[in-house]
Amino acid sequence: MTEVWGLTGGIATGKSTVSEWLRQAGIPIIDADTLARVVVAPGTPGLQAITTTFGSEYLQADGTLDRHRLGQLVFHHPDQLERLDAITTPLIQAEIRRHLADYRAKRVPVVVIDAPTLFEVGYLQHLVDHIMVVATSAAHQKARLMARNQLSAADAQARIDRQWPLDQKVALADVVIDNDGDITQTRQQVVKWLDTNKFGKTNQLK
Ligand SMILES: CC(C)(COP(=O)(O)OP(=O)(O)OC[C@H]1O[C@@H](n2cnc3c(N)ncnc32)[C@H](O)[C@@H]1O)[C@@H](O)C(=O)NCCC(=O)NCCS
Ligand SMILES: Nc1ncnc2c1ncn2[C@@H]1O[C@H](COP(=O)(O)OP(=O)(O)OP(=O)(O)O)[C@@H](O)[C@H]1O
Repeated sequence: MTEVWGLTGGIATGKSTVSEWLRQAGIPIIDADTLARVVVAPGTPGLQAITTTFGSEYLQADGTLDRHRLGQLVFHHPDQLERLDAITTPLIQAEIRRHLADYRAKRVPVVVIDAPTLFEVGYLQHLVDHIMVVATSAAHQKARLMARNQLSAADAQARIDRQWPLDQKVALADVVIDNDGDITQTRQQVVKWLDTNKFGKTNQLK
């Protein structure tokens, strides 16, 4: 039987940082942000639907999605984000289910689904057995998001506001990784979790 963990948190709270360690320890990761890009690649029904709904001005000259421009629209306009989610959520869900079925067929013992909107989309809570939330203080979340994505304070806050408050996610978690301190402290918590559950080879972590 495959044990399925959901890995979530808020935007820029450190999910990718944690999932990279889990990957190094040998756990297969299904990454929803990556799949969200796959389903809108050139030539896909996903990109066709986005162009029909939002207009061809959201395409770049090379035919790929202008993610920056679409992000500026949807993260500042909840109604537009709903329209985008209506297109992408079912496509991402189908991909996640397909990958999960593959891992189950191969009898992989543990799989992690890394999904920023695990709680918001609803269906994912029913696909996973346990949930790990990576959390930070609001101040660190905003500062890290601004630095990583080169965003203004207003743009960063708009993105944060499109997700559930982090404390609600923490309240529903089976395991919380506190990523408010330095990266070494976070890594120690992840190693402890891997060792306690006998999930992976912690000597392979960088
Ligand atoms: C709006 C888009 C084009 C902006 O692209 P961009 O490259 O700037 O951001 P990226 O995709 O790397 O997402 C960055 C972060 O934004 C947050 N985020 C993305 N989509 C959403 C959403 N629908 N609702 C809330 N937060 C979101 C997540 O924390 C994510 O990690 C893109 O985020 C998108 O297509 N979103 C819809 C697909 C989706 O729901 N993705 C989340 C996977 S569950
Ligand atoms: N403990 C830490 N101390 C300082 N910086 C950190 C720490 N953890 C993560 N970061 C940095 O914060 C930023 C956000 O981390 P990361 O990309 O892992 O978040 P995420 O939750 O995957 O984000 P998203 O929701 O956008 O996918 C990155 O630039 C990362 O290098």
